[in-house]
Amino acid sequence: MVTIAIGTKNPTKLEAVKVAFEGTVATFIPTSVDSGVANQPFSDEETIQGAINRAKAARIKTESSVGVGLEGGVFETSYGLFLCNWGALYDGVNDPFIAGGARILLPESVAKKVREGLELGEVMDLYTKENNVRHKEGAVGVFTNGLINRTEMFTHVAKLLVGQYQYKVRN
Ligand SMILES: O=P(O)(O)OP(=O)(O)OP(=O)(O)OC[C@H]1O[C@@H](n2cnc3c(O)ncnc32)[C@H](O)[C@@H]1O
Ligand SMILES: [Mg+2]
Repeated sequence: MVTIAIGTKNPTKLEAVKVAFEGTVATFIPTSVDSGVANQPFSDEETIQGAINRAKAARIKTESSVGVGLEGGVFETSYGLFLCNWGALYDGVNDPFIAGGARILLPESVAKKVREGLELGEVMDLYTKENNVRHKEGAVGVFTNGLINRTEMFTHVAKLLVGQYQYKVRN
């Protein structure tokens, strides 16, 4: 039986990975792991590292065939602070497969609080006066008027990972 470990308990990430592996007979094992980077990564590089660390840690911890890690972060530009999203898939044989997702500019009022040290997820709860936006539509969902929610965004990343993995295995 193929087992696929997912290094999170965040429902948006779990759903994304399950959709991406559609057609594969597998057992999915959600597991909380340390990302090995800051709770709020501040660059693409750091966010990628977090995704890879999660994929590797989840795979080892659950003795699974494959580990998947998805990580949200932000990065600074001359236009302002962007959110970014990265994913990694590790099969213990090949180098980790890596894929990036949506990136949008954050409103300056939100960016300011993140720069001051709050996690984007915390700022989003303050901003929307809701609880746990990170487990629902996410910042990306709020600021795209619901057109692209966090699950859909991570589904795209997960499909990019699974597709690269399948291509490698078949070629
Ligand atoms: O339980 P885990 O898997 O850690 O899920 P998380 O929601 O904390 O997500 P990440 O650690 O991958 O994301 C790092 C931070 O960025 C926030 N973040 C990134 N993208 C977001 C989005 O679209 N909506 C809400 N928060 C987001 C997130 O809440 C964290 O504060
Ligand atoms: Mg987190």
